[in-house]
Amino acid sequence: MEVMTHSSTFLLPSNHRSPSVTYALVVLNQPLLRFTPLLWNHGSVSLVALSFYLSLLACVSVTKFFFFGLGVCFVCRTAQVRVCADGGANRVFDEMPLLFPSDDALDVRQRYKPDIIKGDMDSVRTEVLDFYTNLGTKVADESHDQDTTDLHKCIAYIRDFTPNLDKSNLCILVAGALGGRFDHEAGNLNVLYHFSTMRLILLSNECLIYLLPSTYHHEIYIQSAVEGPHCGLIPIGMPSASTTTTGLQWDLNNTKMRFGDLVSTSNLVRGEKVTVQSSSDLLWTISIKACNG
Ligand SMILES: Nc1ncnc2c1ncn2[C@@H]1O[C@H](COP(=O)(O)OP(=O)(O)OP(=O)(O)O)[C@@H](O)[C@H]1O
Ligand SMILES: Cc1ncc(C[n+]2csc(CCO)c2C)c(N)n1
Repeated sequence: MEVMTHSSTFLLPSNHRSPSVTYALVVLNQPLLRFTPLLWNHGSVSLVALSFYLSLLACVSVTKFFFFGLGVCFVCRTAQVRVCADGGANRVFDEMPLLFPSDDALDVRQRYKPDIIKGDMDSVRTEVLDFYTNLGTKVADESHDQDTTDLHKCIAYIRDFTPNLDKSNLCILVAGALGGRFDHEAGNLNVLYHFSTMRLILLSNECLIYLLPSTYHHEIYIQSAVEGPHCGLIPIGMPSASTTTTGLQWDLNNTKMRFGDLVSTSNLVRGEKVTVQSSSDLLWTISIKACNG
């Protein structure tokens, strides 16, 4: 069976991130995560650093370096997308300046401009829509669809309408998916299952969650500077007849899990690598350390 590897390098400073992964960010209508700027800027800083490094190697002039740097930034910006789900745009507008108290609020808002605001538009304020549309943000009003959530609409948009985005190794980070209303949380988890062939990661300030499809063996490389040790493996949707793990304090060995019987919560990662294989899809969750941001 094929191996799928996982690593939360998006929580690390830019120079430690994996260059092979393309990230997209969806901001939901929840208090902004303390590390939202880190997620938002994913890729651009490291590529600028790369351009600097390459420029040094090539001994090019300062002017050439400047244009090369711009070129790399441009490539990187088109390779990424930041989407606000409806009222998520209010959060970026209202709360991003609070994360930069010494900066001018207008300046911060211009720096952190969503590419698109999408949803049924019953939460985003008109002044916020006007502000961002004037800066060039696209708006997609899908108020006719009252059967799928705004998060669902945003993921479908990233999948179907971002031709410039490299989808070969795309990972979609969903900020603010947990810790709020339970119906919303359940809807957000359901999106993981609906788009189960895509890599989606639900994030709160305290933890992250993603799906481990049963069709792969999973290798999870723990970034212990920023995540763990608390973790869980949860069989939502259907029981798992057999799960086997390595690298956990309470490993499973061909173990059955189901709600009403055993589910693996309050487990601990022991080292740098966890492996999981299971007969059913499982949710993997791990705590995020308080030092990020
Ligand atoms: N309290 C919450 N907990 C978790 N996710 C949330 C919460 N509130 C909003 N979200 C997420 O943010 C998205 C956009 O939120 P928004 O409030 O704009 O949606 P909505 O469709 O107007 O919600 P509703 O009408 O059910 O209150 C939702 O689709 C959901 O994924
Ligand atoms: C069985 C069923 N339950 C709830 C809704 C309501 N609903 C689900 S997603 C959504 C959009 C939220 O932005 C709304 C209103 C429905 N349509 N069908």
